[in-house]
Amino acid sequence: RPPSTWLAYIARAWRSAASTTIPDRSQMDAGKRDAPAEPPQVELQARTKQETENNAPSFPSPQTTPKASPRDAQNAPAVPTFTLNEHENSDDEEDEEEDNLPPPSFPALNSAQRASAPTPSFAMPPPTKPTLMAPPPKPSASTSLMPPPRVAPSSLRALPTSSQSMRVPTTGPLPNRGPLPNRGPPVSNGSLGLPPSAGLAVKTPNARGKVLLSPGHSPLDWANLLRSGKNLSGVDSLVRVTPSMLKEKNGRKGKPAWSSYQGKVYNMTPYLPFHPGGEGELRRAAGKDGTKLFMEVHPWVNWENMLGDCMVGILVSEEQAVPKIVGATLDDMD
Ligand code: HEM
Repeated sequence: RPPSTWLAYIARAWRSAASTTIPDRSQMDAGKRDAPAEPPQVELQARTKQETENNAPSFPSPQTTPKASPRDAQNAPAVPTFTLNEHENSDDEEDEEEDNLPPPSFPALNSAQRASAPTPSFAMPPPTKPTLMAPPPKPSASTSLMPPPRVAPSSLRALPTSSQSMRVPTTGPLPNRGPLPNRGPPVSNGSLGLPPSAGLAVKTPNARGKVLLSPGHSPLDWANLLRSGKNLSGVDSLVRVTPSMLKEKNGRKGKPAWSSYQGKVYNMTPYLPFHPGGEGELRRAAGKDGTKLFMEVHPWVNWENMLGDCMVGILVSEEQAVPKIVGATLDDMD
């Protein structure tokens, strides 16, 4: 119904509801089927009649409110009835029936489109069921849900800290140094027959492979000793050193440790406890030419600056040997 008719419809419904008893749905449905339209009982009339018989005062007042008077139901004109199921008898019932109908075919079954078109795909018989492969076997719960293996805390290795990971590894030879030739365990002073009073401390490589220098033997301490002006060579003046002389000064049995580097002979004895590579390494060159060993390990080290005051003389052949070079200077030797 159009909305404009709703108001009149509602007013009519209220009027009817006030004067009629609204049967419930089951009664209405039963009435629809079994009996034709029958005027409903007027409850208001029945109540008023009862009140009259009981001589009870009517409410509202009979003077102000029109009171329905009992009538003979047979002779009474047909009263239009109103039921809430009114629509179900007409439009709504049809709508409900329409709703229950199957959806219309599209295109319509008798349409030209359906007639001219080839057999639509939806009209094709359903495809045969393809042969389905068997699903892959499910992994058993014991393998798929197995928790990650636990690692014993004892076998866990500590992650390297950032400072460690940035540091150049020191446990092995440096990349440009190559393998150290014939390196054995550090040699102690005792093995050389030197007394502890010789001032040569035993050096043991620490965890990082660095030699622990005894206190007071740092590179700075050595630099201070060089500046002190002390006689570190053990000779009064530079000497011509023959190979036999060099071989004799091998640092054993209280003898000084001399080494030659590129023709110059140095007294290594005072430098032994200051050598960063350890005393034992330095002793390997004692009594001979150490140039090869030196250049294999640290060719960047400037030994002339480090051992300047430890210079004994120059290496000469046996024929050129002179007991002592009197008044010679380094310039003369060069
Ligand atoms: C003139 C004699 C020598 C001097 C003045 C000298 C000086 C030095 C210096 C300054 C270092 C520290 C280098 C650095 O940390 O970069 C060093 C380390 C070392 N030197 Fe010597 N050295 C001499 C002879 C020798 C000889 C003859 C050997 C071996 C036979 C040797 C073996 C070593 C070793 C193994 C190290 C340790 C390298 C390292 O820490 O990785 N040095 N030496």
